Amino acid sequence: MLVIGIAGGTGSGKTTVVNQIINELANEDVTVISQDSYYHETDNLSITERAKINFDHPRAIDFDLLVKHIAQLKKGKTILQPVYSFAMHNRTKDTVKTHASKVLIVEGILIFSHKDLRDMMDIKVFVHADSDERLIRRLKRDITERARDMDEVLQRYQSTLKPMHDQFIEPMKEYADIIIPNNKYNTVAIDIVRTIINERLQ
Ligand SMILES: Nc1ncnc2c1ncn2[C@@H]1O[C@H](COP(=O)(O)OP(=O)(O)O)[C@@H](O)[C@H]1O
Ligand SMILES: Nc1ccn([C@@H]2O[C@H](COP(=O)(O)O)[C@@H](O)[C@H]2O)c(=O)n1
Repeated sequence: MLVIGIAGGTGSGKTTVVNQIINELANEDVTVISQDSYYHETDNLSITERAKINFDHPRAIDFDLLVKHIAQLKKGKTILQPVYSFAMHNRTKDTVKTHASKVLIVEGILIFSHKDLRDMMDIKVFVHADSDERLIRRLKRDITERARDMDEVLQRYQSTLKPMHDQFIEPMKEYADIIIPNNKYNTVAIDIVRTIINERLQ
């Protein structure tokens, strides 16, 4: 199994890049895991308390479960990937049966900050977009898709998101094999990553 990590700040375009990469791969050849599915369970907290969590700090992520699931997939086993609700700030009761395949793509803002996880990756890709561009995308996306309003996004951006990005995400570029500039759609970079994957699969 070829394990590809795709990191980058919120709104940099990680999910979009993943979709562009997998578009031309056969469905049965690729498995995708999102770090967002592995936010810790917060059943014991009220919705108001959950909304105060710093979701951009590594401690918000259940890395033990994420590492365990990737290890199981690497052994050819099937896992039950949690399903996360951004509206509830919590995992749902659902899971998605996720099978092993030739290529495993793991995407998320903090995946390069965890050494054991980093060491499981064969190729590390960092998607870069400038912070103003990312904030604009985040505002639009969170209001339309994640049940947020402008005040919530801007407040979170100033209080936790930006400082955590500068501390835990931007420095992780150091570990990247490839950095994709993604202020604009970058078809050339996607073609290069696809070529590398196809070469490794032969
Ligand atoms: N290169 C790009 N140019 C313009 N908009 C983009 C680009 N890449 C992604 N987007 C848009 O920005 C938003 C965030 O992208 P997404 O892929 O969800 O980012 P991430 O997964 O890194 O948070 C989405 O609405 C997406 O359509
Ligand atoms: N309940 C939550 C959990 C996470 N977030 C934000 O999601 C961002 C990471 O996801 P991307 O798809 O944008 O990479 C991260 O910046 C968290 O602030 C949230 O808003 N609510």
